[in-house]
Order: sequence, then C-alpha cells, then structure tokens
Amino acid sequence: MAGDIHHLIDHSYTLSRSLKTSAKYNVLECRVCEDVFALQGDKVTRLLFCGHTVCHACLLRLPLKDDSINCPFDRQPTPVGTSGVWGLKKNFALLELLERLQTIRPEPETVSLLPNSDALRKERQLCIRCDENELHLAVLYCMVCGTHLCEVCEQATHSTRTLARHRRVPLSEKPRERPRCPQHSAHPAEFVCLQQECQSLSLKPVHCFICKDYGRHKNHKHALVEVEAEKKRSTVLSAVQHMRKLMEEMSEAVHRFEQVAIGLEGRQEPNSEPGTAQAAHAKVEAYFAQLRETLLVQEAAARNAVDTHVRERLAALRQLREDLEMSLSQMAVMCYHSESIIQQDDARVLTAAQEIENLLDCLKKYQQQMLDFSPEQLHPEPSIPITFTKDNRVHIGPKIEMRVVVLGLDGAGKTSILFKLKQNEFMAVIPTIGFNVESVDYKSVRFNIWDIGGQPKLRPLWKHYYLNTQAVVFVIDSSDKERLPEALSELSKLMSEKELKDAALLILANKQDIAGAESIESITQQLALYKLCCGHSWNIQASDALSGDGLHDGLEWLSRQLLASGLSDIN
Ligand SMILES: Nc1nc2c(ncn2[C@@H]2O[C@H](COP(=O)(O)OP(=O)(O)OP(=O)(O)O)[C@@H](O)[C@H]2O)c(=O)[nH]1
Ligand SMILES: [Mg+2]
Repeated sequence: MAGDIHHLIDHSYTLSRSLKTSAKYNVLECRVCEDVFALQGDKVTRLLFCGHTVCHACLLRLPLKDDSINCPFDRQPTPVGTSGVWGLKKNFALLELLERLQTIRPEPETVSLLPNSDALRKERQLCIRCDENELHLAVLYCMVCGTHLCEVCEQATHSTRTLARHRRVPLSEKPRERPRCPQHSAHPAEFVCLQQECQSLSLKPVHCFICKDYGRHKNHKHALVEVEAEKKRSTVLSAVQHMRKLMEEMSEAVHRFEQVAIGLEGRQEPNSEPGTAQAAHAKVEAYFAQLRETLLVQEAAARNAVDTHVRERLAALRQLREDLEMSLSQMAVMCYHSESIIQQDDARVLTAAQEIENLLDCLKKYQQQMLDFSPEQLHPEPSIPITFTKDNRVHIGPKIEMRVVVLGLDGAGKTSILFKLKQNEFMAVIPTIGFNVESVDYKSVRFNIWDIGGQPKLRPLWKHYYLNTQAVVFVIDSSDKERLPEALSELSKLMSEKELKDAALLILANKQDIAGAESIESITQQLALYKLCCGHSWNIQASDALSGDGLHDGLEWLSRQLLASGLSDIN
C-alpha cells in the first residue's frame, strides 16, 4: 500500500511537471470545460456510472433525461436522484491526488527550462533586459504575455495558478517575429533584395511578394528573408566565436603577463619568495664584489711590479752614479798630481815618465768605461712605460712580447709574410726547411714570430714549437682551392692540440692578389670555421704578402688578444 502511495506521489509529481509544461497531458482538468478540478465548489470532481469524471459545473449543464444524465464522452446514462448532480459521488481518488499535488511545491519553471547555471549564463549572454525590472537580464520569454523575464521576476509574476499555465521558453528559443513589408504593411516581408543600390537602410531591402513581382524590387536579385537572416546570423555567430576564442587567448596572455610580472618582482607579502629581478641583482652584486676583490689583488700585484721596477732602476742608477763618482774623484786626484808634475823643472818632468804612462793608461781606462755605457744608461729617462695585458697583468718596458707560431701548408706564403712584415719586402723565398724566427714590433707589442716549414714531412715537427705559444697564425693559399681540404685537416689537428688550447688563432687567407682567390666568407664556409674553431679566440683575415695588405690588420687583432682593450694606449 505504501509502495502504491509512493508510486502515486511520483506519478503526481510527474503530472505536476507535465501540467506546467504542456496542456496536452493535463489529466487534472475537466475534459469538457478544460478547467482544473478543485477540491470543492463548481469544479469538484463527480464520478459517473460509466467511470468517467466530469466537473460539477459541466454536469449541471447537461440535460436531464428520465432522471438520468448521459456521459458526455460515451453517452452512458447515470441516474441521478432527487438531489440531482449534488447526489453523485465525488472522485475521491482524483481529489486526493489533487490535494497532494497542491502540497507538493511545484518546481519553478526556470529550473525545468534552464536546469543549470551554464544554461542561465547562455541566455543572459543575449543581453536582453527583463521587462519587469530593467536592471535584470531576461532568460525566459512568456509566449502568452509576450514578455521577457529574468528567473526572479518570472517566479514573482508567473506563480499564480492561471499565469503558471502560460507557456514560457528559454529566451534563445523565442520565436522570431516576421517583419512586415514597409510598403504593404498587411503583408509579411518574405524577401530581401540583394541589389547593390537597395542595400542601404533607407531603401529598406526587405519586401513582400507584391514589391518583388510588381513593385520597386521587380526583376531585382532577391533571397528569402529567413535564409538571408540566417546567413548573417551564422556570420555574426562565427565572428563572435572567433572573438571569444581570441578573448580567451588574450586573457590567458594577460594572466601569463601577470604571472611573469609576479615572477620578476616577487610577491609583495612578507616571507614570500624573492622575484627573479632581485635574484639577478644579487648575482650582479656577487659578480662585481668578486671582480672588485680580484681587481684589488691584481692592482696590488701591479703596484708591486712598479715598486720593484722603480727599486731596481734606482739601485742601478745609484750604482752607476757611485761608480762614476769614484772614477771622477780618482781622475781629479790624478789630474791634480799630473798638473803638479808639469809645474816642476824639466829634469823632474823627464824622470816622471812612468807616472805619465800611468796617467795615460787611466785616461784610456776611463774613456773605455764611458764607451761601455749604453746610450740608455748614459741618457736615462725617468718615464716608466706601462702596458696592461688582458688578464690585468702589468708590463713595464717599451714593448710587451708575444710568441707567435706561423703554420700552414707548404707554399702558402708563411715566409713571404714574415719577410714582408720584417723588411717590408716581397722577396723570392725558397721552401723552409726547419724554421725562421724574427721579431716584429707593432705598437707596444714585440711579436716573436716563428715561421715553420710546412712540407708534409716537416709537419710532425710543428708540435715542438707549441710550448708557451700565445698565438698561431695559420696561413692558407686562397688561390689553391684543391688544397683547402688538406689545409682543413691540418687546422683540425691544431684545434685539438692541448698546448694550443689557450692560444689565439689568426687565419690568414693569403694570396688575395691572385685572380679567382677564394674570399674569406667562402673559406669560412668551406672549412666550417665557426664549428671547427668553437671555443677558441679566432679570426680570419684576407691578406696578400705581395702588397702587405691585411698583414697589419692581422697584427692589430693579435695585439688585441694580448692587451687589455681600450687601455693599450695608456702610455
Ligand atoms: N701572388 C702571391 N704570391 C705569394 C704570396 N705569398 C707567397 N707567394 C708566393 O708563394 C710561394 C711560396 O711562398 P713561401 O713564402 O715560400 O711559402 P711557405 O708557406 O713559406 O712555404 P714553406 O716554407 O714550404 O712551408 C712563393 O713563390 C711566393 O712568392 C702572395 O700573397 N701573393
Ligand atoms: Mg717558408
């Protein structure tokens, strides 16, 4: 029995929903007058003998025939006594159901039509104001009242029994009104003119069949209003979809920017992680603190070097001065003694032959002493020429030395380059067996250049010249394209030499004066120099030993590998 009641409640609940949504399934209405049954009064349920139920008011309107009334559905007679229709039994089962339905709170229309917040949001996006309260956005449309309603106003206005029966639809399903023809308002505007000149709004391109067949749009290209409007809608819809996608991307980008900004600046709350900006500042501070410390050490070393230099020079000067002063006093004594001899008589002068000889010997000795002094010793300068190397060491002296080894295939022009640099001459040279060594001064650098023979049988000897080499000059014959692979092979071997790992590498693309010589770009590419020389300090320079072009540029680059940049001319 309890199960039956539950079933009935469930059924009645479903019926209640049906009642709200569609009159078609409304079983709690009198099927004669279509009014909802009531628990009492005119609309109370009365049961006929045939089993049909009709409301009290409708039964009163039926004609009485032989003290009976005929069922309006199957014409079966139901006898009524003296009390007439009032004496007929009420349909209690239906009344009970009705009573229960009234106690069950009906689900609001909005909830059944728009079951979740997504659906509500979708309707609100149409941005149509609620007709009851213009501060609200409508989500439903009442088909009977023709009003746009928000979910709150819909509850407030359509919860009475009569209004609850109004059919409402989600706003997006609101049926579209058919426009009227602006010329013939009695007719719907079914067509839209596609003619260019009718497109402006003032000419009102929508029109009825009369305008199309006989009026101003006769013989114009046209389309159905619905079709054209649908096309426009889908264009707008796709534009809006794209716009929304774009908006999503933009807001993601905005979010990212925000995150990156937080990452840079760090969060403002106390004890939160510092931003990358702060970390970068800390790195800079640490780097320069260390640099300052290193510089202080290097400065102290440089000061020491200067002090040592000054001390040594002063000591040497003092020693020289003392030696000369000693000689001077001895010479003064000797001169005085000699002068006193010549003051004496002839016999005495003649007997002083030995003393005169001693005097002449001393004169020779002191003359020799003066000759033994170098011009720098005799005419010293108080200046202290200082040069700084790249690693902040100080060099005191007119020139800083650099050991350079010149390598390359036989016939590349190594010796020709060396002689051009040394004597500014392009001489006929013979292949080098062994090596040539020369010093070449350029600015404040003295290059001690070792030119090693490049014939294949001599190449295994190259390694004996690597020790303490600060720079390698690798000479390539740019006019001999066929031997470039051989040059590449030798250069590759050099690049893997441990002893040369810190040496600067200058590649001279020589013999540029010869027509058809490979350019430095072409050689760079063919020898894949960027890859090959990666990790080394390297440069490629076009040169020509005949005119000397490019050779000083090469020396300039080499000197910059040794000297501190920007301070090489400090002297
Ligand atoms: N046209 C031209 N000829 C050059 C140039 N440099 C060198 N030569 C010539 O190339 C030939 C070889 O020059 P060398 O200086 O002996 O070559 P190398 O590299 O010292 O050769 P090895 O000592 O055998 O390793 C000589 O005939 C030079 O005159 C240049 O820049 N232009
Ligand atoms: Mg040579």
